[in-house]
Amino acid sequence: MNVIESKNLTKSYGNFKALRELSFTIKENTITGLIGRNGAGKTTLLKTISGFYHPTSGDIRVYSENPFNNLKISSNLIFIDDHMVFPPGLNLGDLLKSAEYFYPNWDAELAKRLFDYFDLRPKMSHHHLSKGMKSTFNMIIGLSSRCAVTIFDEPTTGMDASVRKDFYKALLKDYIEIPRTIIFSSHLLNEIDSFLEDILLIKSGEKVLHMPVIDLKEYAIGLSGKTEAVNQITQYLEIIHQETFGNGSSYTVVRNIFPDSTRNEMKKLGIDLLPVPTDDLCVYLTAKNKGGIDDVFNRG
Ligand SMILES: Nc1ncnc2c1ncn2[C@@H]1O[C@H](COP(=O)(O)OP(=O)(O)OP(=O)(O)O)[C@@H](O)[C@H]1O
Repeated sequence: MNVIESKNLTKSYGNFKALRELSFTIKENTITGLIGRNGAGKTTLLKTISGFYHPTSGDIRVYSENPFNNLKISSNLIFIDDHMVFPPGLNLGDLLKSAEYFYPNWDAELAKRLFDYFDLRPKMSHHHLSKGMKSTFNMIIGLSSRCAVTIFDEPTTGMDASVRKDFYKALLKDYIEIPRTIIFSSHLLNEIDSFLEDILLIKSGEKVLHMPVIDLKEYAIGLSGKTEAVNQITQYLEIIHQETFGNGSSYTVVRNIFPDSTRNEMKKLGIDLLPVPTDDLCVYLTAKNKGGIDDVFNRG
């Protein structure tokens, strides 16, 4: 069953299109990573799904309903980011209690256990928490709400590496116990791809690809060898990324769709075939040019 359906979704701020004709569907009980560079439109998309923004054109549906200002959707959907604002008069203990009234599936015991584990105290004020502690508290709210649709927009801001690791483990354990539809936006794909099922990659508000992580791992291949030999092979292939080195060798990333005969020819030419890590691939696929930052310094 599809929980989120986006059809030609466009969102403009004045004349600027932050989302452009985005079409995709997200199945129930999956963890999707929303990946894109700064300004790609991730927050805009997540806030449109969450019903904070009205699309400029196109359509967004959550459980077949328009999420904009929709109370039924908002009690089953939680949006967590690092800008969450809470009433200043309430301490953390009060905030957990009030969350219990708002979210029908709230798990108070899980909240308490996570609260204790991360050394948060009920009397603390949200205003006085450090950046990382705020993100940790927000994460506890996000997990304990057990909302059918749980959206984390860059949730790890300020968390140190050990807290991030604990968060990823907690998320996965809780998801296995109570499966739900989770969207997780992050710049740290190398940290999170182990628990993601699907990746939605966007660039300048447009969809680049949407596929299972397992398929993304096979999507491209890196060819490393003498530049002449690599160029001979890649002249008819779709090049995703290319780097040349001073010693006459180069590294070229191409789509992993060629016959065995080409693969054999590569071996004969001394070209090494290397897997391309998913985070590198996403960087290449969203780069302005095929050489990345190197092209800025290449004045030749
Ligand atoms: N309220 C707004 N008014 C005008 N432009 C906006 C507004 N919000 C976002 N934008 C612009 O829309 C584009 C997409 O922004 P958005 O915050 O959705 O990107 P993002 O992928 O979440 O970026 P980041 O990874 O840096 O958080 C950016 O160019 C941004 O400047």
